[in-house]
Amino acid sequence: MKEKGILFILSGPSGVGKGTVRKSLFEKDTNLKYSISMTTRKMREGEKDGIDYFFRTHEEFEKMIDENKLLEHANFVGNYYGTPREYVERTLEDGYDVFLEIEVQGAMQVKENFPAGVFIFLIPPSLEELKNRIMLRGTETSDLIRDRLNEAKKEIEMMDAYDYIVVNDDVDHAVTKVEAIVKSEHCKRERIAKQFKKLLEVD
Ligand SMILES: Nc1ncnc2c1ncn2[C@@H]1O[C@H](COP(=O)(O)OP(=O)(O)OP(=O)(O)O)[C@@H](O)[C@H]1O
Ligand SMILES: Nc1nc2c(ncn2[C@@H]2O[C@H](COP(=O)(O)O)[C@@H](O)[C@H]2O)c(=O)[nH]1
Repeated sequence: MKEKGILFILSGPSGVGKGTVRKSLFEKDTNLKYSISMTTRKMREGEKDGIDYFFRTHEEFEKMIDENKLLEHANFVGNYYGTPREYVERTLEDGYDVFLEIEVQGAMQVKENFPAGVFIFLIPPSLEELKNRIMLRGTETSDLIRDRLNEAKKEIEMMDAYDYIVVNDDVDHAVTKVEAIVKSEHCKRERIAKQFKKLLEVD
């Protein structure tokens, strides 16, 4: 029987560096598969449909919700974001690990359906540094930055619901820690699988 892949979920407040850490992690040979999310927010300069996100209209997104085609979805500061279900389920079944980069409401929905997922929360060294990062990124208006920072405080309160908390003080340090989590979870699952096979042999 083929072993299923592991679902990794990376969350954290907007601007903490999830995308930066994930992209750097994917440059290493981790064998992880990234699940591209769907969103109704406007495309930022330099973003591409089908690479950064699947950019959709509100109507298209709501149709996906109605048809149960999303594993989770959330309204984050005025826009929908969601994970297409089919890609994640098929890829895990094929034995590959899948990596989601999503906000907290969505992560909590995933936790209900995939309790065996590995939930990682990325935190900034301080709220001041988080504000600096969002501002320096320069992709949001000051109103949206304020809304995202307000959301950040609520999100950080949820960090105890995660399996691992990683501080993104320095990108390389954070990537090394997330990579170590991925490797360690693999060793854990392999050990459990071996013990399970042994048990079956005895019976
Ligand atoms: N360790 C770090 N030190 C300094 N700057 C960082 C660090 N990590 C990321 N950044 C910068 O912070 C900004 C936000 O990073 P990024 O876009 O990756 O965050 P995010 O958590 O994915 O945001 P969002 O949730 O809004 O998509 C970027 O300009 C990025 O270059
Ligand atoms: N619940 C979900 N949240 C998602 C998904 N894809 C991205 N996100 C998160 O939304 C915010 C805002 O993203 P931005 O690209 O507009 O800055 C951020 O926290 C993302 O991680 C998803 O599929 N589901």
